[in-house]
Amino acid sequence: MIRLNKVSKTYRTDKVETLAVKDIDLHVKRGEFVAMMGPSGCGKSTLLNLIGLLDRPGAGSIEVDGVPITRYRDKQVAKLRNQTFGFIFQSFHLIPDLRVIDNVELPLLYRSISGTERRRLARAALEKVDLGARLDHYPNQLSGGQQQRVAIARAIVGEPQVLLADEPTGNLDSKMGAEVMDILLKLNSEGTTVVMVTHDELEARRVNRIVRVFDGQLVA
Ligand SMILES: Nc1ncnc2c1ncn2[C@@H]1O[C@H](COP(=O)(O)OP(=O)(O)OP(=O)(O)O)[C@@H](O)[C@H]1O
Repeated sequence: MIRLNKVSKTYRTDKVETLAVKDIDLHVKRGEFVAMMGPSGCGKSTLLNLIGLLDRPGAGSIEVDGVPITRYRDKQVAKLRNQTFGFIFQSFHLIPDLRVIDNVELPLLYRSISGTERRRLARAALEKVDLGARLDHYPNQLSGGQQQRVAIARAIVGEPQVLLADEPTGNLDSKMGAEVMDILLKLNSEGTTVVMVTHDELEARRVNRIVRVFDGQLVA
């Protein structure tokens, strides 16, 4: 599904050059649930951003369904990203001034879908994460776990093939974190491929593959 071939990524600032990801080969297969683990600063988020086409590699190539995206223009990459991936972040990234339902509709605004259909899809996504009764709330009227579930609804509303989650339970207590994990596992069992960064060994044990990153490289 997603293949990284000898991918490297260097960040350059005025004074420092950081080789964040070094020469990585990684194949994420359709239907897998991959947990990515490793110490702080080892390159996990960089790797997730590369997999999700949010960033381009400095060297190496990335293939989506066998098609190398190296020669794609930024606009083509953006379209492929929007169609293929849903993103979930540690700090939810909801828009505070928008109601729950409007937050979830956001990714659909870039597609040619009528307002009525957008609302129907957003409602269905919120029902999937058990928040069908909170459509008109604002994010700050919800618990952290509920806010992350809204973020999951927003990530799945466009029916992406792959969900990418960067420490999705990092800001939640263990009970809310387990609820979020339950939802991700359920979506995976229904066919969505999931790649998740986590620091939690217990969470990682619930998924079918653990990828360990150290100093920008994968370790066995
Ligand atoms: N935009 C950036 N500009 C410069 N350096 C960066 C940038 N983003 C990340 N880095 C550096 O690249 C390396 C890898 O960072 P990355 O965020 O991928 O690590 P991580 O494993 O996700 O860390 P954490 O678990 O703390 O989130 C680090 O040394 C970091 O300082």
